[in-house]
Amino acid sequence: MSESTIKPPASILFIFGGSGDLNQRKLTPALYNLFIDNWMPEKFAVIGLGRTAYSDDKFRTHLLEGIQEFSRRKGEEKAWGDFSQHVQYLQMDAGDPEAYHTMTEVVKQYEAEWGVHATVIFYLAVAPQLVPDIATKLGGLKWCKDTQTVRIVVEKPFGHDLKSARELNNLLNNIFTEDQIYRIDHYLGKETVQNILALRFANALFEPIWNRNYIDHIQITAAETVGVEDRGGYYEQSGALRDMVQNHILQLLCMIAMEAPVSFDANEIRNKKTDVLNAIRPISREQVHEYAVRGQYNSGWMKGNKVKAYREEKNVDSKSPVETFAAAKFFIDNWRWQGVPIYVRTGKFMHQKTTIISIEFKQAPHYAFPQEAAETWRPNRLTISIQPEMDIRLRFQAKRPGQSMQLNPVDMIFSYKDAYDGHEPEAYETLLLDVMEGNATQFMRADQVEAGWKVVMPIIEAWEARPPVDFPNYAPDSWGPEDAEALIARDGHNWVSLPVKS
Ligand SMILES: NC(=O)C1=CN([C@@H]2O[C@H](COP(=O)(O)OP(=O)(O)OC[C@H]3O[C@@H](n4cnc5c(N)ncnc54)[C@H](OP(=O)(O)O)[C@@H]3O)[C@@H](O)[C@H]2O)C=CC1
Ligand SMILES: O=C1O[C@H](COP(=O)(O)O)[C@@H](O)[C@H](O)[C@H]1O
Repeated sequence: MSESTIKPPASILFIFGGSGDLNQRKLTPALYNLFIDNWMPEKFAVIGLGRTAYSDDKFRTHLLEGIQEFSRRKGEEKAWGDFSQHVQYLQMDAGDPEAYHTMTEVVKQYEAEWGVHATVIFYLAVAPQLVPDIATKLGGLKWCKDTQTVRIVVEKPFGHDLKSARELNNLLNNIFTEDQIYRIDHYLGKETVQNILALRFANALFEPIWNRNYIDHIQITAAETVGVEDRGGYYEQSGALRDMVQNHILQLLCMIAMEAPVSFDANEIRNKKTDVLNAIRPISREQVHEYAVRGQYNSGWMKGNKVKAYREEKNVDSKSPVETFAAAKFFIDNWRWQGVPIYVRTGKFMHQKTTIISIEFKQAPHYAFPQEAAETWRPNRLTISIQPEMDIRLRFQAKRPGQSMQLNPVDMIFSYKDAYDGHEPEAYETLLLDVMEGNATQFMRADQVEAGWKVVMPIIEAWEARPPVDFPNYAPDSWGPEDAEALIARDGHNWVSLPVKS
């Protein structure tokens, strides 16, 4: 086991949806890896909740199967044996008010055994429609008012639109204080995403040029090579804009565009991010076709495998208007970013799995080199690869070795793989540790969520008012519909994907 320094206080984690996919795939593997890395509290208990009839042993076996399949470290006998001693299962229907009193008893028992007052975390890994009822019932427990030690974690999707997000925020804020509520956006837990703050604000180099005077445009791509898999039922209510843009992509945009924080206080960081969202220029419904493009995948071939069209997927309507691809152009109306276009795109069944942010700089003001030297001239570009490659590369012009002045673009690369040992924690590890430590910096505040919805609502409303006539409009293993190329080509640019072609 590697050594951590300061561990979180004694914690009891109740996982609603303990028998579900998210817990098996992400949450338990994250807690297990934190345990191996010695980050878990000295005293902790994980209690999975669900209606399924599991004994503690059967539940642990179910979780171990998840570890073997999904965890970055597999279940070694000793480590898993030690960890699983802390895990138990409580069969309960979340709709049954009596069941909540059992949780009170469980907390009392652990606190008596440990001799300390524990932090209690309720992780709501359940379908969104269960969240209001569970939160309300938790609110009925007197001890949940302890704002210092009781926390609630809410998974995405956070609302279906601005109105429902507001309603959910109001409901939660009537029961818990904002400090007790942890709204998860797992992108914020990714190492490479957190490193954006380090890159920008721990270095003096970038800040002077990080503005409209030097930056020509910005691109954010979050492309996936999977389709909707077995999540058709969820995705039919969502689509790419709600699933990826409203949350993950806008959060990446905030990290790139925010002003320098004065401190790493959670509210300071979140204030700065919310300022960005509030400054994004509203797109009028009439203009949506100029600023946004939607797509839906057809049947075809994906890396040699035959795949179905979205409309043929399980639980998907055969005439579904839901987009599996979305691209948009945004502007931020403030002094730093006025006039700098920000292009974003995301899609399922794309040619390449890649999440990258590319910042393209303006041309040098005067070009003194001979004409023939300029043939392969490219603007400076900083590319931040979030995943699966994890690197940051800066493109600049270099003189090609030889007797003539020939320039060509080269990349200066910082690679996580080369610089570190390649054992980065998963996003959920970082975020669960933050919750236990009471650090909400990388979680979404109510106003951030609502500001994100405000940005995408005009696009959603325009698209819902005018069902697509050309769906399906892109082939699997492509980069989405042609209109997405046109969106950026109209401004004289191309989408960037990795490996970056210099
Ligand atoms: N799976 C993933 O990778 C991701 C999931 N999410 C979000 O996490 C949430 C959960 O998703 P996921 O795990 O995939 O969903 P699942 O359908 O796999 O799990 C749902 C869970 O809810 C429990 N549940 C349902 N009704 C009740 C009830 N009345 N009382 C008690 N428990 C109940 C089920 O337990 P039982 O049937 O035993 O009662 C089950 O454990 C969703 O909001 C999803 O959007 C977010 C990101 C990724
Ligand atoms: O939240 C979601 O994210 C995943 C993509 O996450 P990543 O960490 O693999 O980039 C996406 O597949 C899913 O549709 C969405 O709900």
